Amino acid sequence: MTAQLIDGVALSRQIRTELAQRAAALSAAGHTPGLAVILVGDNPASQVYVRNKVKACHDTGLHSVLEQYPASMTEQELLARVRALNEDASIHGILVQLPLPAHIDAHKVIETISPVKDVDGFHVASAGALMVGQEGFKPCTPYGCMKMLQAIGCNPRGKHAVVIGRSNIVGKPMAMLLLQANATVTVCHSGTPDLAYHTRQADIVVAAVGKRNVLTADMVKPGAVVIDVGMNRNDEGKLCGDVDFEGVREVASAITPVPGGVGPMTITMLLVNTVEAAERVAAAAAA
Ligand SMILES: Nc1nc2c(c(=O)[nH]1)N[C@@H](CN(C=O)c1ccc(C(=O)N[C@@H](CCC(=O)O)C(=O)O)cc1)CN2
Repeated sequence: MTAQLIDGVALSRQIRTELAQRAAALSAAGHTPGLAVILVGDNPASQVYVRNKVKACHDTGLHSVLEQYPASMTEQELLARVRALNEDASIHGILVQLPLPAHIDAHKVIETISPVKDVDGFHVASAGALMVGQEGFKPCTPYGCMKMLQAIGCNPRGKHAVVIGRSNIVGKPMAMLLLQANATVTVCHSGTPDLAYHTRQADIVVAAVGKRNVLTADMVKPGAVVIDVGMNRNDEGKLCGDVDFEGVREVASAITPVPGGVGPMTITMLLVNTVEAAERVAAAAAA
């Protein structure tokens, strides 16, 4: 069996086309969705990601501002910028690109973003809302993974899902979203003694570790759906995920590629959250 490819670029295109109509309707009503993107420092990968986010906004009819600061920016200066953007009515979503330079406390910065503008879904209020099933913004990467499952008709209800990785921005919220969708969820991590024991029982595997070949063909149940969140470089410097793609695609029923899988969906779900934030403001103004 060769797995179906879950194409994040094609799915993104489809979602962004629908989103452009919602953005146009908001603009016509005087509420053009606005995203502020803050980048501190000169991490080359982060520079690519923020540029892609701004371009995606432009292509979808969202207003965006990119604020770039040197790595020497102080925490106080960054907090002041976030507070100013919290008060800016033209901005519905605020995103601080991670990672931040080591002298800045990322938690403090994220907690300073107003929860109503937290389109990354990283604020504790967003995390708490997700935990108890209340309205809030879902973190973009796990949200994109759920959309990919939906796109191939994979309903997690009654399935066993294994999430590899327990980060606050992917692993934990991914587990929560799968749980909400009525999957039986196992979260594995660096302290899990026998990872393969768990993954071999899984109908859905989400790999979010940041390490190549964490999941190989012998660790996958035939017919499982495999979502690869990893973003690594192989020995030739080529982008690859956490999954041994060539091996696992022969066992799985569906698999996401890297590049072209979860990455583009992360940016798409950021746009979805930003439009959603603007719709909430427009609805409140109309009430
Ligand atoms: N504030 C945030 N910081 C970070 C996030 C985030 O969601 N919010 N996630 C990651 C980086 N990231 C988004 O910011 C991101 C990573 C990768 C991609 C992507 O489209 N990747 C492409 C390949 C790109 C390349 O060629 O290098 C792909 O997979 O096809 C999008 C977004 C950490 N920081």
